[in-house]
Amino acid sequence: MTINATSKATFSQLPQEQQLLARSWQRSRDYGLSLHSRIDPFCLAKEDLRHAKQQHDALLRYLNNSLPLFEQLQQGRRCRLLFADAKGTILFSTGDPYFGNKAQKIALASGASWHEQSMGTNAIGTALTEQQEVTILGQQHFLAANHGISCSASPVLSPSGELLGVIDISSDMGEHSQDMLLTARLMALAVENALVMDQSHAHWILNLAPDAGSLQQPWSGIIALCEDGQLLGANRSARHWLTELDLPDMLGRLQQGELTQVKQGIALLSRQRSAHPNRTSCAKSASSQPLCPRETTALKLMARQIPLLIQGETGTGKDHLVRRLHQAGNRATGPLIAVNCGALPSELLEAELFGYVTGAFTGGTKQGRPGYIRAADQGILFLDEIGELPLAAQTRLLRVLQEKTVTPLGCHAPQSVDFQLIAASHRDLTAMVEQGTFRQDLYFRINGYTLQLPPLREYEAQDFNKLLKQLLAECFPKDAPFSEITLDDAVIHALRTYHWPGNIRQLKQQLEVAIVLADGHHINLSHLPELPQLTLTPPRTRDLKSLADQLIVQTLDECNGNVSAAARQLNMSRTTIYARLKTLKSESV
Ligand SMILES: Nc1ncnc2c1ncn2[C@@H]1O[C@H](COP(=O)(O)OP(=O)(O)OP(=O)(O)O)[C@@H](O)[C@H]1O
Repeated sequence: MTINATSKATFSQLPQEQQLLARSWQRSRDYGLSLHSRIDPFCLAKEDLRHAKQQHDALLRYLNNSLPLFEQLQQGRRCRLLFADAKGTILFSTGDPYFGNKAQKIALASGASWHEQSMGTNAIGTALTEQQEVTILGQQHFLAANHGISCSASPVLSPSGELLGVIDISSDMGEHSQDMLLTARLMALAVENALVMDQSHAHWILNLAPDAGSLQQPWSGIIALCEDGQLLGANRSARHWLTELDLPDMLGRLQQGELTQVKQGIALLSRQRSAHPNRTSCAKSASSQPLCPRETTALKLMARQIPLLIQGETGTGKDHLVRRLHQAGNRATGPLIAVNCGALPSELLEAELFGYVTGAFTGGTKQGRPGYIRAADQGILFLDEIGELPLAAQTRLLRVLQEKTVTPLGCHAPQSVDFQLIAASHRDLTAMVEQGTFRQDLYFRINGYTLQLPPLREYEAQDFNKLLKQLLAECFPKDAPFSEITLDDAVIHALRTYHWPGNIRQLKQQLEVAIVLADGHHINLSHLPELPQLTLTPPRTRDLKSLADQLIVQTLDECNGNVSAAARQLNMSRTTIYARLKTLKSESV
């Protein structure tokens, strides 16, 4: 032990690990311990131990789930894996049963305390006090009785950032290696990530990463949000970014179904509604719906890697369908990378899609990017609004689909990729082919099979009623029994006869409003304040368009040109707004 070095150098000049040890040894002395104090760990009574374990029920479950990591990385080593709570009490202990002498076996069992107060300097107690990762080797322990072991501990933080305890790997002194701290850290990250995703009221789980390739790695960021955008929890990587993120703006983008870069260096690359069984009724009912014939057909085609093209007006459920196909299909364990081609700025589009290597272009990140296409490897690439792709990008995409390889910008080596392609558009792509704005060969490539989603106004009565029932179940507060809600016949008739320009999205929003106004009971026409206008004979398409355009321009003006804010206010996708602005611009020329 080299703590005496304090006499030769001033305390602040010591390397950080030595400073940490010096502080811990000083605390041990202050607790009245000496080198030859007996190991006499305080042990919790059985009932108290049961209670302490209950308090960490979810954490211990997730730790158990990550045991294969420990087994694979530390296979054959004489060591034990421990979890101790914030008081230093061991709540979980597994590993080599023969490791350690008798006293240590008792001390490393569940219920024993490794707080510095009773055990002096040790990885568990010192990591808890210092709130950082610690490795304590043999004689660095304060008590001589612990000199035969070495330990590494990594703190585990709750989704709100408070210290829950530490994961520790203890071994015989000579057996200890640096990768034990790494294993403890990886397990702590796995448990923390699972705890963030387990937030019971989470409606959105966001993955954040500096690039597509780092998505869903244990060290990428995870954030859990309520339906209204309130932050419920974040893992430690995401916590670094929280100050830089504009959560309300991000939520708006999520609700519009966009997938886009949020900030330079922070990409929001994946989003999903929570799939936790206790979460909002919305998530529960959406995933538990049986497959409809259209979905069964699509899954059959996907099993043969046939590319799908989904056509449908805004709000008809293109994005919703893709998410269901991902969940139910044979690539459910792979990523779903959804790219809104209309929302990517044209100057960045190719770099974002195909990736780039270091120095490929001015403004690119130092380390380059793999791009969305490679991020979709082994999963699904969903190219929404594919009609918005410029011709140059169409040519590159065609090559990717033909050769099943992607060549990042600035690189000559093609890299193979394997993904299921699903493209979608609200535009008439055949007309675009005729006009020469969409490549015919690409159209044939992406259109192995077309799924045409009908507008809501064309739904058969039976299908409309089924959807209505489903949406009501999804919108209804999860703690209120669905059977209580009823609808006037006049309401059903009015809903059925309206022409719904915003399709399912608009219907869903109207129902949400009505449920609130009706206090979750009987909905009549007065709970749908928009209905008197809704039930009017639909205006001619041209008039409707100009009315909508006026509204878009006016709202954009009110939002100082902020398209995301206007889209939220109008409950429209940003793509639709951009598309209308483009048309308006060309009409005014
Ligand atoms: N079959 C369905 N069942 C329940 N909800 C649905 C269904 N289809 C769509 N929705 C809901 O309607 C809203 C709009 O759906 P979605 O975003 O998938 O439409 P879209 O066609 O992709 O729209 P856009 O073209 O504007 O992006 C979402 O809130 C979605 O959850």
